[in-house]
Amino acid sequence: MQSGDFQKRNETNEIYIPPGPRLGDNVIEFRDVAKRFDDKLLYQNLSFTIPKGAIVGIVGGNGAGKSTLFKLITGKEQPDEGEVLVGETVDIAYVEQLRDGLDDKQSVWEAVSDGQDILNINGYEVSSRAYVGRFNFKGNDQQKRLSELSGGERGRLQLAQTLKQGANVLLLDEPSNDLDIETLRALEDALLAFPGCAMVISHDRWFLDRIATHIMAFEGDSEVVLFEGNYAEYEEDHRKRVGNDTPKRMKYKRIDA
Ligand SMILES: Nc1ncnc2c1ncn2[C@@H]1O[C@H](COP(=O)(O)OP(=O)(O)OP(=O)(O)O)[C@@H](O)[C@H]1O
Repeated sequence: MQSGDFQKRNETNEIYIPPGPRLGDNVIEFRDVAKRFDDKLLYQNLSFTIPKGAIVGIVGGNGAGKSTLFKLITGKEQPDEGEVLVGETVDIAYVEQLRDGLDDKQSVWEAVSDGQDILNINGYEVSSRAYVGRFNFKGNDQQKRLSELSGGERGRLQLAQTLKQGANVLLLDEPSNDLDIETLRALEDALLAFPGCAMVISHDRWFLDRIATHIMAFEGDSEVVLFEGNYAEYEEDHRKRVGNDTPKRMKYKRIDA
């Protein structure tokens, strides 16, 4: 599908992930990577290849090294051993866990648009108000000061700010944490329609069941598994491998369709 067609089709979605430049065959590859902090070994001999078009759900207990994986991919952290290879055509958007650093006096529209009426997203001109509207900030909501935003609204704002760069590989760190169910559904649909690749850290199995083509599981004892399938299929596979033991610390949050 041409990017222009994609853009037109995707304009009806509530959340809009602008398509990035075309992604080549080499996306992300880890070769025998080891990473440790002090005496804590996060992983060793970690090797995997992320295929083009994959939506990888990343699961595992707190402190297993999931956020560090994203930092290795973006070059914010270096591996102690091995290599992290990122393809030449890869253009990464990294949406970190919610953090401060927002200017609370700005309005939603200002924070996303920098005061510009038209945004240039990967060669397309997009009205900034329409773009912000895709993240469900409609009408007066765009004038809200950031100090007035709820956690879910901050999550949407952060997605809008990061996704406007028009990347082809998205790294999302727990996007579902503060999002309301409607926004989460819209994000799922936007990810399913996104022509690039995404890696999503999440504790939300329902979200992962809907979107993941692969699961990367930090299973403890520095073990990391890349499984082809969604979360339900991964869980079945895990059960076969290690018995009836549910993978640790997953949050079972029911989302009614
Ligand atoms: N710069 C650093 N210096 C020292 N230790 C660190 C550093 N960054 C992370 N760690 C430690 O490495 C471990 C893995 O951290 P990381 O943030 O990658 O985990 P995580 O799987 O994303 O967990 P969470 O879900 O809690 O965010 C943690 O124990 C953390 O304290």
